[in-house]
Amino acid sequence: MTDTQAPTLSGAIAFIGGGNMARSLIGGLVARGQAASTIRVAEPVQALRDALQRDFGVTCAERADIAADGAAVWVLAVKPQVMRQVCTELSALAQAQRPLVISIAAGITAEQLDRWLGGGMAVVRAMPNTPALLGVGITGLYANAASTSAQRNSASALLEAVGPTVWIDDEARMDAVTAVSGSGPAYVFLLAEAMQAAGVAQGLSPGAARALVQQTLLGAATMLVKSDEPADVLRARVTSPGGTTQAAVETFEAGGLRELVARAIAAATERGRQLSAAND
Ligand SMILES: NC(=O)C1=CN([C@@H]2O[C@H](COP(=O)(O)OP(=O)(O)OC[C@H]3O[C@@H](n4cnc5c(N)ncnc54)[C@H](O)[C@@H]3O)[C@@H](O)[C@H]2O)C=CC1
Ligand SMILES: O=C(O)[C@@H]1CCC=N1
Repeated sequence: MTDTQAPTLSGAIAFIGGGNMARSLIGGLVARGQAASTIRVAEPVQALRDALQRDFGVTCAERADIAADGAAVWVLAVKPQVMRQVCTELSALAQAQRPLVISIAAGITAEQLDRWLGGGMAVVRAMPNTPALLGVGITGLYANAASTSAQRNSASALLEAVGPTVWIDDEARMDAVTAVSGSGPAYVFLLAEAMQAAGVAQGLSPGAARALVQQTLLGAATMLVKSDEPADVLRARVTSPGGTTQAAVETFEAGGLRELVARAIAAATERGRQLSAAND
């Protein structure tokens, strides 16, 4: 895994929306050397503003235009359902100041963001994930044609503070990125829940089941990252012929695990497309 590093951004960064994902990004940025004094957040919920201010020392405002005014980079971190309204309210400021606009919203396209902001904007779509908080996120990036290479580098620098980035050439594939890595941590947490419950059902204490599952997922993920071998080879090394792993893997295969995962990721990809159409 590549080490994350302090971003090399000049000018202020304004987060519009201070919810779960903004918090993960801000926490990751501050932990990796981005000065808190360069980060502003617009968030209507007072309790969230107070927590961001207390935990990271960033400056918070209730209104989007106050946080955005004068910032070189705007990170739009609101739900897709309110993105149009938020952009429309910021469009006069966007036209006057021409910031780099980075949206982390699922589904919403660069064309929609540009149109709602009044046109001619440099827009980068970013799809991070919540492990960003610990510097072990991954982000898919797509830049529209109006973005300069310096702006693309700024977007990379910002997101690389919280993990590696992958540039995506075809914007249509951003919904697949969202389905695989944006939502992906939730699939692993679901697996953890199921493994813990199954361990308890087999007689383990909840504490022992939790410890065993946590370290097993960490160990397996570390092997996936550090080893040159693909996942199927690593799996084969655990699977003694006629042994316990084979009994479990055959049960997964007979139950259609691969097909179920494919259907789940297809559903998430399709939901991204729907979020774009439904909120235009
Ligand atoms: N949670 C995740 O794992 C990921 C989320 N995303 C995207 O990030 C975006 C935010 O998602 P979450 O953080 O999960 O949602 P969230 O609901 O935790 O955060 C959104 C925040 O926006 C605030 N907000 C609403 N209207 C606003 C306005 N007019 N101005 C400023 N702030 C406003 C809300 O009060 C809320 O705190 C979504 O578009 C989502 O698709 C992307 C990658 C991963
Ligand atoms: O569930 C969602 O819509 C957002 C996007 C990726 C992760 N959370």
